[in-house]
Amino acid sequence: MTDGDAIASLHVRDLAYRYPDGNQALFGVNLRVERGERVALLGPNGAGKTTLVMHLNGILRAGHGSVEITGMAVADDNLMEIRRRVGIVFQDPDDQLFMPTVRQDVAFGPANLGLRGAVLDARVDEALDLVGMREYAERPPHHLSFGQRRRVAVATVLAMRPDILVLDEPSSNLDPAGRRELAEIVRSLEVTILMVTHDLPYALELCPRATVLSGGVIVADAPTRELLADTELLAAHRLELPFGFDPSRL
Ligand SMILES: Nc1ncnc2c1ncn2[C@@H]1O[C@H](COP(=O)(O)OP(=O)(O)OP(=O)(O)O)[C@@H](O)[C@H]1O
Repeated sequence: MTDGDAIASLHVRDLAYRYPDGNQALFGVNLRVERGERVALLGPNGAGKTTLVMHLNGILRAGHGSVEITGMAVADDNLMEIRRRVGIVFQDPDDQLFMPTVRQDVAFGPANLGLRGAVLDARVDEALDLVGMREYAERPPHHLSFGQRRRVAVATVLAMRPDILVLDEPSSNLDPAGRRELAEIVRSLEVTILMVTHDLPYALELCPRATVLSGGVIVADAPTRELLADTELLAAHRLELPFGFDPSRL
C-alpha cells in the first residue's frame, strides 16, 4: 500500500447540510485527516463547526456527500461502531458525567461494548492514567474541580479506544494551570485529534495543522503557524489573536 492509499482517520467529502427549518449550515465541506494528526478546526460563530462535528458520529446525517471514519462510511447500520471510533468531548463535562463515581463513568462506555471484570477494570485504569486521574477513581465526579471533570470526560471517551478524538473548546473555563495540564495530556496522546476552538494560541500550541470553516465551507487549511500569520485571512473570518500576543511566536 502506498501512502496515497492509506486509510484516513477522517475523510469528509462534499458534505452539505440543511437544517429542517431550511437553514443551510454546510455547503460542500472537504476534509481529510490522517492517522495521528492533530488538526484545529477554527471559524467564527455560526460557521458550521458544531454541525460538522455532529456529522462525524452520525448525530446528523449527510444531506449530501459522505463522512468516513477509518474507512467506514457513517451509515444507519454501523452507528454503534462509528460512535466507538469517534469520541467527542463536549464543552461541558457535566453533559458527559452522570454516574456516582469517576470509575463508573469511565466504565460506562466499555461496559456497553461488553467488557467485564478485570478487562474492564484495566481499560478504566488505562484511560484514567492517560489523563492523570486514577487516584480520583472512587470519587463522585461532582466533587471534582471543573478542570478535573473535563479530564474525566476525556477519559470516558479514551476508554473506548477511539480512532479519532474530537475536542470541543477544550480550553474553555480552564485556569492557566488547568489549561497547561490539559495541553500536556493532549500532546501525550497518540490518537488522531480534531480540536474545535476559538482559542488560537491553544490551537498553535497543540495542532500543527489548522483549518478554517467559515460560512459552511473550508476556506483555509495550512500549518497552524502559517495560517495564524495571515492577518487578512484572520480578519476576513473574525479570528483574532489575543491582545498583546507576540507575533514573533508564530
Ligand atoms: N438546530 C438548528 N436548526 C437550524 N439552524 C441551526 C441549528 N443549529 C445551528 N443552526 C445554524 O447553522 C449554522 C451553523 O451553526 P453551528 O452551530 O454549526 O456553528 P458553529 O461554527 O459551531 O458556531 P459557534 O462557534 O457559535 O459554536 C448557523 O447559522 C446556525 O444558526
